[in-house]
Amino acid sequence: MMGDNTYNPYEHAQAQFDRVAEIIGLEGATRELLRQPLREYHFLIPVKMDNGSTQVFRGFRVQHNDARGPAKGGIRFHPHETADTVRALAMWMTWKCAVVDIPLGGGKGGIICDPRNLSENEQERLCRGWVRQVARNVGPNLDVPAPDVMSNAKHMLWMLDEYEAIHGGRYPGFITGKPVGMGGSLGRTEATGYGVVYTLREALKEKGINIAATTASIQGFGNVAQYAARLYSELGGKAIAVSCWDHVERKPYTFRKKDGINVDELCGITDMYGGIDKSKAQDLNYEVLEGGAWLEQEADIIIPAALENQITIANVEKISPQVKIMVEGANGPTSPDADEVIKKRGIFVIPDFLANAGGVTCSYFEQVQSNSNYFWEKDEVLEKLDSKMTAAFIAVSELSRQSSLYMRDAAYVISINRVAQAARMRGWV
Ligand SMILES: NC(=O)C1=CN([C@@H]2O[C@H](COP(=O)(O)OP(=O)(O)OC[C@H]3O[C@@H](n4cnc5c(N)ncnc54)[C@H](OP(=O)(O)O)[C@@H]3O)[C@@H](O)[C@H]2O)C=CC1
Ligand SMILES: O=C(O)CCC(=O)C(=O)O
Repeated sequence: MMGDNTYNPYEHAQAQFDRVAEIIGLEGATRELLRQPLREYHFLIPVKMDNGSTQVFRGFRVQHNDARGPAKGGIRFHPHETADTVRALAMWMTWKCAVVDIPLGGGKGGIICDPRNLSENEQERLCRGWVRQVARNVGPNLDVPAPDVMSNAKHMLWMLDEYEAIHGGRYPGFITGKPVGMGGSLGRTEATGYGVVYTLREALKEKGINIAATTASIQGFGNVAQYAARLYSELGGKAIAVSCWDHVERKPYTFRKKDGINVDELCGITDMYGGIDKSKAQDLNYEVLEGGAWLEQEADIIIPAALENQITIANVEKISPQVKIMVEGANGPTSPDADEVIKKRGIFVIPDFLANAGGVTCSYFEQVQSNSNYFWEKDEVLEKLDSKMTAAFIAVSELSRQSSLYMRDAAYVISINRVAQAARMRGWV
């Protein structure tokens, strides 16, 4: 997707896997099984448009691995979605569910579309069309979708309704990220961004750094970035910059306030997809900077929370010498060659599938609540989320220290071993 034209996220995900498969000496068949998806569905979705015409969209669902439980992962709506993006995201979901030790596998879906250009009715027909194409291949015990980039709770409920119409019954465990009151869990909206900050808080604790003495620069201002910025600020940190994509000018902008952004104020001038109004931001005394300025800020922490392949060999050197920690809120934001540079510079990395696992962890809680038809208070959800994320961070960090492994590799070692073990116990390999 974003970044240079030669970037292939699936090759990125496989290169990361291959590196660690080599380190742990993963045997032949297991390695072959885990480095690619078990199943893929590619299909067309014809949608009646409001003007009476029919538009044909392309949709995907990829189930990378379900040895540890039903496949789990979001559905992304994006004009640049590709089969290889979905394959990579599905693979990262497998490692994500394994690192936080929830009984789920990895899957991901997508539709090549730009919901900004679709009416509400067209979006509903598109969501229902996606479900009609895969209704027999997904389900509470097979593969459980959720929201991702540009998809939301309303989309999930339309999808659930279509699934239930096809199967004739109520199956609230089919999908997560539903609206609260309609089977959704309190805390799911906040979960990914909060999870990012729970892991950051633990990293700072280990390093003896007071969060209130730190500054952070964040890429993106969508679901993940907004809640990461919010909790980080509540804990006393100073977020000095966020960024978003300008869809008219087709380029990113950074919004900076050196004495600290105000999340509520910025949310008030942001559209539902995370796009910030530039002139209103200027009226609120934000500096509006060109391009990828978020990456060049003199901050202690950087949090890429937009899309994959955002930190590449072309811009990695622009990271300020002040940066000590990078927490990857997005999936796959750092290209493998840029990652090598970051590793050499000694920046402490909390890798994507660990840092952003809060979303799927809360989705798992939602499934549990939906299946038992008993819903927890928000404090209870967040407390359980914090404890899962903290435990996963500590396990990865301990392994990293004990075995002198880069944090990303340590997280992979834990996840691959867990999934490989499940495949062996099932007698698959
Ligand atoms: N939502 C979730 O629960 C989870 C999401 N993730 C991952 O986190 C990342 C963000 O997801 P989410 O917050 O849900 O998505 P959203 O669609 O809510 O937000 C994405 C944000 O990124 C911005 N953006 C896109 N491209 C660029 C760019 N080149 N430079 C700067 N900003 C950019 C968008 O701006 P604009 O709106 O103007 O386009 C928007 O602010 C993705 O990688 C996703 O897969 C991971 C785990 C769970
Ligand atoms: O909540 C979920 O099930 C999945 C979220 C997701 O797509 C992700 O973590 O990338």
